[in-house]
Amino acid sequence: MDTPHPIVNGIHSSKKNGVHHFNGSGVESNGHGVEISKGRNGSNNDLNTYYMPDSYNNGTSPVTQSNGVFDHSKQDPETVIEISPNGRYAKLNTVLGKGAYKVVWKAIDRDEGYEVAWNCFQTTRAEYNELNQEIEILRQVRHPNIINFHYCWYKDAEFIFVTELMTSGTLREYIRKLSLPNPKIVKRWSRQILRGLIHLHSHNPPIIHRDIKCDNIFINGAHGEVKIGDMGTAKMKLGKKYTVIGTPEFMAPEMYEERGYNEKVDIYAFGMCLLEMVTGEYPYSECKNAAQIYKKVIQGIKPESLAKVQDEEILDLINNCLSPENERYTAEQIRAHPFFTVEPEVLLAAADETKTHLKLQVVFKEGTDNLSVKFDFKVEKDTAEEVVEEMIDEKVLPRKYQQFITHEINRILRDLNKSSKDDDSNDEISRHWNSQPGTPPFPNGISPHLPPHNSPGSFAPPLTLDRDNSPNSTSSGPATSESQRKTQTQEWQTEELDDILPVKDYPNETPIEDFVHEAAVATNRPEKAKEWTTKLKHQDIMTVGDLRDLLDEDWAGLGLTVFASRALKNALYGKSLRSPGIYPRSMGSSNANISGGEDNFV
Ligand SMILES: Nc1ncnc2c1ncn2[C@@H]1O[C@H](COP(=O)(O)OP(=O)(O)OP(=O)(O)O)[C@@H](O)[C@H]1O
Repeated sequence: MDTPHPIVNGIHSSKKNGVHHFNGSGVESNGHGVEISKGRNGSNNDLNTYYMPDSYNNGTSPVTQSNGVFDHSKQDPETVIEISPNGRYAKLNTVLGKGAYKVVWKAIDRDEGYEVAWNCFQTTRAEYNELNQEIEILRQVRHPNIINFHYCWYKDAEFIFVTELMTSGTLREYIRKLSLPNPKIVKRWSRQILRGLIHLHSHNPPIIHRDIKCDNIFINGAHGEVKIGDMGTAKMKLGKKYTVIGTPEFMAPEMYEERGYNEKVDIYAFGMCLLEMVTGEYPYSECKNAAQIYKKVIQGIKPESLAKVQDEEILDLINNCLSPENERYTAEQIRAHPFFTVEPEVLLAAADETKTHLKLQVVFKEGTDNLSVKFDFKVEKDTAEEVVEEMIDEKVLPRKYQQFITHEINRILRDLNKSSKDDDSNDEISRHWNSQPGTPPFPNGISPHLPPHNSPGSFAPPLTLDRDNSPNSTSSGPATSESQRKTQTQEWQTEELDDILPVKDYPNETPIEDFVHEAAVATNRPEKAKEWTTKLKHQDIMTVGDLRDLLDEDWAGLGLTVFASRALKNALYGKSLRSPGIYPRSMGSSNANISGGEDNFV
């Protein structure tokens, strides 16, 4: 991995002591002042080499000093070595990390009792004073995806500020650890980064971070929280002329030019982060120095690692982020990109004793008002592919989730099968499962009663099955004969009445078109009313009474889809036939009669 190239144009006071200076023509030159290499480059992580100002040892500190150098290795890492001017924060003898510009120590918030980060940034008082306005803004930024800024002061050539502490390092370190994060993790991280950016950019005027990169995005591992850090470089968009500052690999072309730029530079940098997340490579690692990167960026030559991105959606997204400023999406538009859609959760809501008659539930978490669709699944007869296809045809499920939901159902089936096989005492269940057409062999799985976890496999293509039961064959799914299909439909019709919800009590003489219309509306399918009515009338069913006269087996011959039959039965029989147990929160509709929440199901 090539070394990242920090670039600083001396205009930005707070980073004057940086390693590299950039003169605007792509030529790199050494800066003056202290050089503390980034720990990530395998350099200065030796605690003994950091020289602390004498003033740190102000008599209250237990640190011993020898020739002006603190020998931290001899100190307990939990020793308090300095107290903040307000007395609230206690700096401990533990360096969390060193960057090109600052050293970050662990500290304790003595009021609240939690750990915080104590950041030391070498700068002059004049430069610190210039930062006042910016600091005031940072203080006001409060967002769960942005590292909190608590308190700051200036002392002995250092700007010191206390921030929220992040426990698990940077995104960059995580990417290396995971080798290649799976798409689900990339999405989860990216959503959080975008939320932070949306917040910054929504200020008036927008706050521009200007140094978004995976090193400046921090993680709390326990909860997978992701927060944007190093906010010291963010600056209000105040005019047309801005400081050139950032990291060349992540700097939009307009940042190199002296024409001014806006918050879209963060979007460009986010695109580079996304590229790093999905390829595991630092962008422009093919370049040897900042000048080479500069030339490529100015000529519009994108990083070579972009060619490794397979997923079309991600590629589209990254390309947009790297496009000219006026074509680049806003953070909010990116958040709305299909790549960031939150997949629904597919759950096993209930199963009968033999685990062959299941209630499955698809819970949408975004964009559909927490809609939940519950449906029955008969292991002996149904297949995930067919059931999902059917619900998509009926517009109960959106097509974009077809692969995902099918895959998740198959995963639940595999897990159930495994648990059945593990249960030696239950031969009956095993027999059911082993004779189930199209049931794949079972890898080790999770408990069938647990909701699906976020595994890399969640993005695998759906398991398709052929007649020979071999998984992943090229067939698009199990071939179901017409008679099988009818049988299945009939089963649904005769046995799924416990899900039924009433619309109202219909007198027998109610014209069938009126009744069907209400049922279709109640299931959010008003456009289907005519089609369903025509089918019923073809069978001489003109009133609700005629419909009530039908026997279960008659329903199968009406030519209605499973969904239509269920919708009509729900409207017709709901109240009297519903049994206690688990009920759907909705049946794929946002209509109050059907999906109005738990109250409707009691
Ligand atoms: N809030 C924090 N919580 C925990 N560790 C932190 C925190 N902030 C920084 N660190 C650690 O300190 C290191 C140095 O911080 P940082 O990279 O922000 O310094 P910097 O000098 O501003 O670097 P640059 O601007 O070049 O990214 C980080 O790599 C990280 O390991």
